[in-house]
Amino acid sequence: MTVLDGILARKVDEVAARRAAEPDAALAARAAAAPPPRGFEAALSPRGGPLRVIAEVKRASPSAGAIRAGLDAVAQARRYAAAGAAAISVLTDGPGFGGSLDDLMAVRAAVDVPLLRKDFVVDRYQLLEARAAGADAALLIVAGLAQDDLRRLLDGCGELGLAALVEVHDDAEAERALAAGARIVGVNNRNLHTFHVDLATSERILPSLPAAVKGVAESGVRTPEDAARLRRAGAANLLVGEALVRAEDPAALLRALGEA
Ligand SMILES: O=P(O)(O)OC[C@@H](O)[C@@H](O)c1c[nH]c2ccccc12
Repeated sequence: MTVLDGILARKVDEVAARRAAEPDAALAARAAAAPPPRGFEAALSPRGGPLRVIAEVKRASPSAGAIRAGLDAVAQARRYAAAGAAAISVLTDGPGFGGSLDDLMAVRAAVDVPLLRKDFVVDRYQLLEARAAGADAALLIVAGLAQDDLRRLLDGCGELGLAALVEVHDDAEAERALAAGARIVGVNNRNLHTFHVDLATSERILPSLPAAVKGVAESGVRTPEDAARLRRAGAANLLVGEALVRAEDPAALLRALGEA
Protein backbone atom coordinates (compact mmCIF):
# COMPACT_ATOMS: atom_id res chain seq x y z
CA MET A 1 0.00 0.00 0.00
CA THR A 2 1.41 3.41 -0.95
CA VAL A 3 1.13 6.64 1.04
CA LEU A 4 -1.71 7.79 -1.21
CA ASP A 5 -3.67 4.57 -0.65
CA GLY A 6 -3.23 4.94 3.10
CA ILE A 7 -4.46 8.52 3.09
CA LEU A 8 -7.49 7.63 0.94
CA ALA A 9 -8.50 4.81 3.30
CA ARG A 10 -8.18 7.19 6.25
CA LYS A 11 -10.36 9.75 4.42
CA VAL A 12 -13.23 7.28 4.09
CA ASP A 13 -13.19 6.79 7.88
CA GLU A 14 -12.85 10.53 8.51
CA VAL A 15 -15.86 11.32 6.35
CA ALA A 16 -17.95 8.64 8.05
CA ALA A 17 -17.16 10.12 11.46
CA ARG A 18 -17.96 13.67 10.40
CA ARG A 19 -21.14 12.59 8.65
CA ALA A 20 -22.28 10.97 11.90
CA ALA A 21 -21.78 14.31 13.67
CA GLU A 22 -23.42 16.44 10.94
CA PRO A 23 -25.71 14.73 8.40
CA ASP A 24 -25.58 15.70 4.73
CA ALA A 25 -28.78 17.73 4.85
CA ALA A 26 -27.56 19.96 7.67
CA LEU A 27 -24.18 20.46 6.00
CA ALA A 28 -25.89 21.17 2.66
CA ALA A 29 -27.93 23.89 4.33
CA ARG A 30 -24.75 25.50 5.67
CA ALA A 31 -23.12 25.25 2.23
CA ALA A 32 -26.17 26.89 0.62
CA ALA A 33 -25.97 29.74 3.14
CA ALA A 34 -22.28 30.46 2.39
CA PRO A 35 -21.46 33.61 0.43
CA PRO A 36 -21.41 32.95 -3.34
CA PRO A 37 -18.20 31.42 -4.76
CA ARG A 38 -15.51 33.69 -6.17
CA GLY A 39 -14.19 33.01 -9.65
CA PHE A 40 -11.30 30.59 -9.21
CA GLU A 41 -11.15 29.61 -12.88
CA ALA A 42 -11.27 33.24 -14.02
CA ALA A 43 -8.40 34.10 -11.66
CA LEU A 44 -6.08 31.69 -13.49
CA SER A 45 -4.07 32.63 -16.54
CA PRO A 46 -5.01 31.21 -19.97
CA ARG A 47 -2.50 29.31 -22.11
CA GLY A 48 0.20 31.78 -23.20
CA GLY A 49 -0.91 34.32 -20.59
CA PRO A 50 1.21 35.90 -17.87
CA LEU A 51 2.46 33.63 -15.12
CA ARG A 52 0.13 33.48 -12.13
CA VAL A 53 0.73 31.83 -8.75
CA ILE A 54 -1.61 29.82 -6.54
CA ALA A 55 0.11 30.11 -3.16
CA GLU A 56 -0.34 27.35 -0.61
CA VAL A 57 -0.69 27.34 3.18
CA LYS A 58 1.11 24.14 4.18
CA ARG A 59 2.50 23.41 7.66
CA ALA A 60 3.84 19.92 6.98
CA SER A 61 3.69 17.12 4.44
CA PRO A 62 4.29 13.38 4.37
CA SER A 63 7.31 13.94 2.10
CA ALA A 64 8.90 16.91 3.91
CA GLY A 65 7.73 16.37 7.50
CA ALA A 66 7.32 19.62 9.45
CA ILE A 67 7.80 22.59 7.12
CA ARG A 68 6.94 25.34 9.60
CA ALA A 69 5.20 23.98 12.67
CA GLY A 70 3.90 27.25 14.09
CA LEU A 71 2.80 28.67 10.75
CA ASP A 72 0.05 31.28 11.18
CA ALA A 73 -2.29 30.39 8.31
CA VAL A 74 -4.06 33.75 8.32
CA ALA A 75 -0.88 35.84 8.42
CA GLN A 76 0.63 33.75 5.62
CA ALA A 77 -2.52 34.05 3.50
CA ARG A 78 -2.53 37.82 3.99
CA ARG A 79 1.09 37.97 2.76
CA TYR A 80 0.13 35.93 -0.30
CA ALA A 81 -2.88 38.08 -1.11
CA ALA A 82 -0.91 41.31 -0.69
CA ALA A 83 1.82 39.99 -3.00
CA GLY A 84 -0.68 39.32 -5.78
CA ALA A 85 -1.43 35.59 -5.52
CA ALA A 86 -4.07 34.61 -8.10
CA ALA A 87 -5.59 32.26 -5.54
CA ILE A 88 -4.68 30.61 -2.25
CA SER A 89 -4.61 26.87 -1.58
CA VAL A 90 -5.28 25.76 2.00
CA LEU A 91 -4.38 22.21 3.03
CA THR A 92 -7.21 20.91 5.20
CA ASP A 93 -5.84 17.43 5.93
CA GLY A 94 -4.82 17.15 9.57
CA PRO A 95 -2.71 14.02 10.05
CA GLY A 96 -0.55 14.40 6.93
CA PHE A 97 -0.33 18.16 6.51
CA GLY A 98 -1.24 19.82 9.83
CA GLY A 99 -4.19 21.63 8.25
CA SER A 100 -7.91 21.86 9.01
CA LEU A 101 -11.22 23.26 7.82
CA ASP A 102 -10.77 25.83 10.58
CA ASP A 103 -7.70 27.11 8.71
CA LEU A 104 -9.77 27.39 5.56
CA MET A 105 -12.53 29.32 7.35
CA ALA A 106 -10.04 31.62 9.05
CA VAL A 107 -8.29 32.36 5.76
CA ARG A 108 -11.67 32.95 4.09
CA ALA A 109 -12.49 35.56 6.69
CA ALA A 110 -9.14 37.31 6.13
CA VAL A 111 -8.64 37.55 2.33
CA ASP A 112 -10.72 38.18 -0.78
CA VAL A 113 -8.86 36.03 -3.33
CA PRO A 114 -10.37 32.71 -4.49
CA LEU A 115 -9.57 29.75 -2.22
CA LEU A 116 -8.85 26.12 -3.04
CA ARG A 117 -9.64 23.38 -0.54
CA LYS A 118 -6.59 21.12 -0.84
CA ASP A 119 -7.44 17.69 0.46
CA PHE A 120 -8.05 14.13 -0.70
CA VAL A 121 -11.67 14.19 -1.83
CA VAL A 122 -13.37 10.80 -1.93
CA ASP A 123 -16.96 11.83 -1.14
CA ARG A 124 -19.37 14.62 -2.14
CA TYR A 125 -19.66 15.39 1.58
CA GLN A 126 -16.18 16.96 1.41
CA LEU A 127 -17.33 19.28 -1.37
CA LEU A 128 -20.18 20.47 0.83
CA GLU A 129 -17.66 21.04 3.62
CA ALA A 130 -15.47 23.02 1.24
CA ARG A 131 -18.36 25.26 0.18
CA ALA A 132 -19.62 25.67 3.75
CA ALA A 133 -16.12 26.80 4.77
CA GLY A 134 -16.07 29.39 1.97
CA ALA A 135 -13.86 27.61 -0.56
CA ASP A 136 -14.27 28.46 -4.25
CA ALA A 137 -12.56 25.35 -5.63
CA ALA A 138 -11.69 21.81 -4.62
CA LEU A 139 -8.85 19.52 -5.64
CA LEU A 140 -9.79 16.20 -7.27
CA ILE A 141 -6.89 13.75 -7.59
CA VAL A 142 -7.37 11.45 -10.58
CA ALA A 143 -4.98 8.83 -9.16
CA GLY A 144 -7.25 8.42 -6.16
CA LEU A 145 -10.59 8.13 -7.97
CA ALA A 146 -12.31 5.62 -10.24
CA GLN A 147 -13.55 7.29 -13.41
CA ASP A 148 -17.24 7.25 -12.46
CA ASP A 149 -16.39 8.75 -9.04
CA LEU A 150 -14.29 11.43 -10.74
CA ARG A 151 -17.23 12.31 -13.00
CA ARG A 152 -19.67 12.35 -10.10
CA LEU A 153 -17.44 14.59 -8.01
CA LEU A 154 -16.80 16.94 -10.95
CA ASP A 155 -20.56 17.20 -11.44
CA GLY A 156 -20.92 17.77 -7.70
CA CYS A 157 -18.47 20.67 -7.90
CA GLY A 158 -20.48 22.15 -10.75
CA GLU A 159 -23.75 21.88 -8.82
CA LEU A 160 -22.24 23.60 -5.80
CA GLY A 161 -20.55 26.34 -7.81
CA LEU A 162 -17.09 25.07 -6.93
CA ALA A 163 -14.33 25.06 -9.53
CA ALA A 164 -12.42 21.76 -9.70
CA LEU A 165 -8.65 21.57 -10.00
CA VAL A 166 -8.24 18.09 -11.44
CA GLU A 167 -4.81 16.71 -10.66
CA VAL A 168 -2.88 14.34 -12.93
CA HIS A 169 0.62 12.93 -12.98
CA ASP A 170 0.87 11.17 -16.36
CA ASP A 171 -0.68 11.11 -19.84
CA ALA A 172 -3.25 8.42 -19.03
CA GLU A 173 -4.51 10.43 -16.05
CA ALA A 174 -4.63 13.60 -18.19
CA GLU A 175 -6.83 11.76 -20.68
CA ARG A 176 -9.11 10.61 -17.85
CA ALA A 177 -9.35 14.18 -16.53
CA LEU A 178 -10.33 15.53 -19.95
CA ALA A 179 -12.77 12.68 -20.60
CA ALA A 180 -14.49 13.51 -17.30
CA GLY A 181 -14.87 17.13 -18.41
CA ALA A 182 -12.14 18.88 -16.41
CA ARG A 183 -11.72 22.58 -17.26
CA ILE A 184 -8.72 23.12 -14.97
CA VAL A 185 -5.98 20.49 -14.95
CA GLY A 186 -3.08 20.50 -12.50
CA VAL A 187 0.01 18.51 -13.40
CA ASN A 188 1.64 17.36 -10.18
CA ASN A 189 5.40 17.18 -10.55
CA ARG A 190 5.45 15.08 -7.38
CA ASN A 191 4.57 11.40 -7.75
CA LEU A 192 2.16 10.79 -4.86
CA HIS A 193 3.24 7.16 -4.64
CA THR A 194 7.01 7.69 -4.50
CA PHE A 195 7.28 11.48 -3.72
CA HIS A 196 9.83 11.80 -6.50
CA VAL A 197 9.66 15.36 -7.95
CA ASP A 198 10.46 16.14 -11.59
CA LEU A 199 9.50 19.44 -13.27
CA ALA A 200 9.74 17.64 -16.62
CA THR A 201 6.33 16.12 -15.79
CA SER A 202 4.66 19.52 -16.27
CA GLU A 203 6.94 20.38 -19.19
CA ARG A 204 5.71 17.29 -21.00
CA ILE A 205 2.01 17.18 -20.13
CA LEU A 206 0.90 20.84 -19.98
CA PRO A 207 1.54 21.51 -23.71
CA SER A 208 -0.57 18.46 -24.61
CA LEU A 209 -3.73 19.86 -22.96
CA PRO A 210 -6.40 21.54 -25.12
CA ALA A 211 -5.94 25.33 -25.27
CA ALA A 212 -9.34 25.95 -23.62
CA VAL A 213 -8.27 24.03 -20.51
CA LYS A 214 -6.46 26.02 -17.86
CA GLY A 215 -3.26 24.25 -16.87
CA VAL A 216 -1.45 24.47 -13.54
CA ALA A 217 2.10 23.25 -12.83
CA GLU A 218 2.06 21.84 -9.30
CA SER A 219 4.81 21.09 -6.78
CA GLY A 220 8.56 21.37 -6.62
CA VAL A 221 8.79 24.98 -7.77
CA ARG A 222 11.43 26.63 -5.56
CA THR A 223 13.14 29.40 -7.47
CA PRO A 224 12.44 31.98 -10.18
CA GLU A 225 14.65 29.79 -12.39
CA ASP A 226 12.20 26.89 -11.89
CA ALA A 227 9.31 29.23 -12.71
CA ALA A 228 11.03 30.51 -15.85
CA ARG A 229 11.72 26.95 -16.96
CA LEU A 230 8.03 26.05 -16.60
CA ARG A 231 6.93 29.26 -18.30
CA ARG A 232 9.13 28.42 -21.30
CA ALA A 233 7.34 25.05 -21.46
CA GLY A 234 3.98 26.86 -21.67
CA ALA A 235 2.92 26.87 -18.01
CA ALA A 236 0.71 29.88 -17.22
CA ASN A 237 -0.11 28.97 -13.59
CA LEU A 238 2.05 27.61 -10.77
CA LEU A 239 0.93 26.02 -7.49
CA VAL A 240 3.64 26.64 -4.89
CA GLY A 241 3.68 25.60 -1.24
CA GLU A 242 6.84 24.54 0.54
CA ALA A 243 9.20 27.15 -0.94
CA LEU A 244 6.84 30.00 0.00
CA VAL A 245 6.33 28.67 3.54
CA ARG A 246 10.08 28.26 4.05
CA ALA A 247 10.94 31.64 2.52
CA GLU A 248 12.10 34.39 4.86
CA ASP A 249 10.11 36.82 2.70
CA PRO A 250 7.25 34.89 1.08
CA ALA A 251 5.85 38.00 -0.62
CA ALA A 252 9.17 38.72 -2.33
CA LEU A 253 9.52 35.12 -3.54
CA LEU A 254 5.92 35.07 -4.76
CA ARG A 255 6.47 38.26 -6.79
CA ALA A 256 9.75 36.93 -8.17
CA LEU A 257 8.09 33.67 -9.26
CA GLY A 258 5.31 35.59 -11.02
CA GLU A 259 7.83 37.80 -12.82
CA ALA A 260 10.07 34.92 -13.92
O1 LIG B 1 5.01 22.32 -1.61
P1 LIG B 1 5.18 22.24 -3.08
O2 LIG B 1 6.23 21.28 -3.54
O3 LIG B 1 5.37 23.61 -3.68
O4 LIG B 1 3.80 21.67 -3.68
C1 LIG B 1 2.58 22.38 -3.56
C2 LIG B 1 1.40 21.49 -3.99
O5 LIG B 1 1.54 21.24 -5.36
C3 LIG B 1 1.37 20.20 -3.18
O6 LIG B 1 1.14 20.54 -1.86
C4 LIG B 1 0.32 19.21 -3.66
C5 LIG B 1 -0.01 18.93 -4.94
N1 LIG B 1 -0.97 18.01 -5.00
C6 LIG B 1 -1.28 17.63 -3.75
C7 LIG B 1 -2.22 16.72 -3.29
C8 LIG B 1 -2.37 16.56 -1.94
C9 LIG B 1 -1.57 17.27 -1.05
C10 LIG B 1 -0.62 18.19 -1.48
C11 LIG B 1 -0.49 18.38 -2.85
